[in-house]
Amino acid sequence: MIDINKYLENQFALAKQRNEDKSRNVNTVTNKSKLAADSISKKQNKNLTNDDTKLRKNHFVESQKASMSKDWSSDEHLDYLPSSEEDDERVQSSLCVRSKQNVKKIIDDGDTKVFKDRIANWNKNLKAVCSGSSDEHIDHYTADIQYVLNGNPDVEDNHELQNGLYVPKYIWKQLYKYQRTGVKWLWELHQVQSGGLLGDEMGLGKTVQIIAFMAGLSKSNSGSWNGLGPSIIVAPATVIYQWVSHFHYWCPYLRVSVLHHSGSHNGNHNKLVRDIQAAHGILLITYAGVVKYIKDLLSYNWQYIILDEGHKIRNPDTQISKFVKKFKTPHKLLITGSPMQNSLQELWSLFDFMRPGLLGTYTAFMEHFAVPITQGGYANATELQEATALEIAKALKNIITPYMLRRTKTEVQEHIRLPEKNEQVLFCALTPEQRDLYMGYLLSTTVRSILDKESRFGDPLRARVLVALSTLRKICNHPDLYLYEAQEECEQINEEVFGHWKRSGKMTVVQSLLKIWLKQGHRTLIFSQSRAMLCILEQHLQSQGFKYLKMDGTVSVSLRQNLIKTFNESKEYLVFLATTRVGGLGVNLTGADRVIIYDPDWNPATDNQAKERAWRIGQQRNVTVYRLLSAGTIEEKIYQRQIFKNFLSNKILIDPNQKNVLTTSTLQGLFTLEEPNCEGDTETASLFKHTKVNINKQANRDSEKIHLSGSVSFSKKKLDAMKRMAREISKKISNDTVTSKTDEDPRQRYKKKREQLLNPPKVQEPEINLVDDKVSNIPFESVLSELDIINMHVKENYEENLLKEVLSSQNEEIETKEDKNCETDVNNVVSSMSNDKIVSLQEMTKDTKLSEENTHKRQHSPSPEQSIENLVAIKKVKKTKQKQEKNRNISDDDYVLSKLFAKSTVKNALHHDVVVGLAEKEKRHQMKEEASKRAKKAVRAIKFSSK
Ligand SMILES: Nc1ncnc2c1ncn2[C@@H]1O[C@H](COP(=O)(O)OP(=O)(O)OP(=O)(O)O)[C@@H](O)[C@H]1O
Repeated sequence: MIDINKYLENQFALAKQRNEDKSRNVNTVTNKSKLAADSISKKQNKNLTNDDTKLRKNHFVESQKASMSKDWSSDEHLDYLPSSEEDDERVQSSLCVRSKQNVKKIIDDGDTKVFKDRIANWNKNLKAVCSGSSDEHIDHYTADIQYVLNGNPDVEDNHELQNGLYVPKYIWKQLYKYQRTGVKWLWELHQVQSGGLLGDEMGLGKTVQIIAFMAGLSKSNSGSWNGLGPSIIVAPATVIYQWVSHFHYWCPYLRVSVLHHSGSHNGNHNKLVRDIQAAHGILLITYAGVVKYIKDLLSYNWQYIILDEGHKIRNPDTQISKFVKKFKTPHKLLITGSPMQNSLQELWSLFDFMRPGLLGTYTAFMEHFAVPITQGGYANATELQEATALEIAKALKNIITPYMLRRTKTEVQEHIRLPEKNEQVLFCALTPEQRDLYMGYLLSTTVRSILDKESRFGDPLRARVLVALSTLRKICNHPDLYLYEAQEECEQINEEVFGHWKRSGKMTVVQSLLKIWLKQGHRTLIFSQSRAMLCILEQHLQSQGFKYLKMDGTVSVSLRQNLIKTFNESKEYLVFLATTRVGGLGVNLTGADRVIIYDPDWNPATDNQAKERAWRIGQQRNVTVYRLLSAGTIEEKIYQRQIFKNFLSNKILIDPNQKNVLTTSTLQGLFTLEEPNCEGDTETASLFKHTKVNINKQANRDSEKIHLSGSVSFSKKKLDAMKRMAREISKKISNDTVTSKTDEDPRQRYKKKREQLLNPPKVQEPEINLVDDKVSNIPFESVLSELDIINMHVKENYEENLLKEVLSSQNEEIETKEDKNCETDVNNVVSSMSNDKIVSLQEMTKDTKLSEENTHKRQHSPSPEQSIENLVAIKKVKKTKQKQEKNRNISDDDYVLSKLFAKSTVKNALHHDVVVGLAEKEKRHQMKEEASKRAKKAVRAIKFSSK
């Protein structure tokens, strides 16, 4: 065991030295942050009643009434998300500088003349190609015209499915095999008069399957509508015109009109609805539109009602959920790539729309399904709870399976052949200013009033928590988002300093990434939750001369589709900036092959949706996704919460056997700033250590050393108490290690140990009470550093013990194999490299180490540009250019990461897919596929041999 006394003394000496250095230049910032915190606290306390009223008005509080499992982390409430409604075309924020974006509109068939002209034009073009005229005159290409041009004369032919669905051959032939299965499934549901949920993963062509099916119906003449009847498709505003252009391409003869103020109809919505009814056409409408026109819509009969991104009705208590359930037709389809996002009640709400009664009443479902399954998912669940959850999850999966079709990209990879995707979570260091502001706010009266049980403010705690969390998130994004709020209205913004990238840890990372990617020829999507943050990023892109396009709630709905088209087609644009809610849903942005998710959403599906914009059918290049998190902050907690929610949805939708991963988190835990442990790992990185990206360890270690030296000095009394505690904990852990060598199930041992080590017995923890004035007088940093040192010792043994026990002494062979697979998966970044690449990496490590030393010598004038440009490793990376695309991508990504680690802007990186357990699943799936292929081959071989 390490000599603890010696260790602590070293730490204290280092801490003291750094504190002295720091105190010279930090005081001004600290005062500033204190002032800001005070000012914001005052404002927030004053506005709290108003905020609360606002919060009560919106559906977050509405949902609270009915939601047993809905928690404070619902994604629908934060005022930090100004663009959460994609229909919202608000006035630009005063912070925004908008560059001109010249884009054209897509025209729908709302205006009868426009529709007739389009049809006439299409007929003319089709005739021209069918008669073999030159294609010079073709001004609009549709799927049928393309089909003829590809040498197929049978454009009028149909593919007949059993019981009379006639899908035009030119569509059928272009569908992937799994898409044909999808069309057949839709037809089966149609025949039994049932609704269904098409839940294929994002980007697998759900839209195309629906259009193919509707085209089929329109060619058939069965049923009460004699083929296709008038139908409604409800979609988020951003994708409304994507539907129009898809319909016009695949099924040009159908009349497709948009009921929205951006549509081409002449303003009389009743006439538009009547026209669509008469033409047996498609009415496209937004969710907000349904609420607005519900009375008129319900006064007609519709054959189909289809909800695109149907998870919008996941909260059964919202007005929109109630309204869409009023349509009388049995043909209700729901399309979504994220069927379950936060909790099981959402699944109930979706089924209540398209298959009412299947999952019983809401109360019965919550009691008998949702609660036991959720309980079994927590790390502190008993064995019985776990087993019960498993059985109930299996039963639920069986009930919903016939009405839900979901294929993942892995499952259909052999058909679509998507390029590789590498997805990582980067833990970015806060800048000193952000750190100060963060801590200042943690000590503010707003946070105190939350943590103080006897606060005079009393209820509503939820509103208070939301406001505080949203403020912390602003600080993580950029100090100015927070400081701006603290300013008095008359104060002028200093535009030169405002939003400067060097003042935000995550923006520093973005700056480095963009510079490198520009050189490597990549194009990037950047998503942020907040429009204000998007403006800061926009200002930054302008100042750096990057060409970009931007899409948020302020961009007119009718322009969005062409904005997307422009980005996909014009390589001159390096960056596409979008709010996660507006640009992250349903659209195709395959022009980019790099994605940055700047800030995490409480809801994992929102972030997943966003990243899938680039990695989908049509993507030709390998895709890299970086999710940025500010290390140790609320953003890490949000990410952990995402993982739990992912786990929950996978348990139902994919694999009921999925293991549980997280403990529940406390309120106090949200309002802390975690320091990295002795290995430089943030909380999440140490929880999911096996998923760490293993690159440039040396550079990483160096940055840890620097970071650890940031601890501070303690009083003699505290020091003694800490030594005592550390000794006791170490003793306890070694005792546990001895006693654990029994016949007990290793998984149980793992669980117990994890619990014990992550949550050491309460009595041994120093009491950290943010509300207690006495404690608050100690610099906040000191308080956290004490905890940190204890954690360091705890986690050191923790990792060792876990690795020893779980990886080497596992009796169950399968488990061991799975763990190994997982390890291999994670480490393949390094191990799959060819020899010269390893050399190149080693050199990179050397170089980055050197560069880091230089940087520290230069101290206050670090020049990231220089440290990147002077590296030999760039040449090495270029050398590997002729190698396979896959290897090049890995090499590119490694190179990028090594730069970020070298500059200490990134503390850790995790493989996201491995964290959520998907990579492991993918591997198993591939193994299964391979095994069944071999089995088939074996059977064929036997048959052949007997002939
Ligand atoms: N069979 C096909 N042939 C050619 N292109 C296709 C085919 N199927 C899908 N695509 C293209 O793939 C892209 C993704 O399709 P689509 O938008 O329908 O996916 P989605 O599953 O609805 O995605 P999301 O869930 O993100 O909305 C589109 O550009 C679409 O044109």
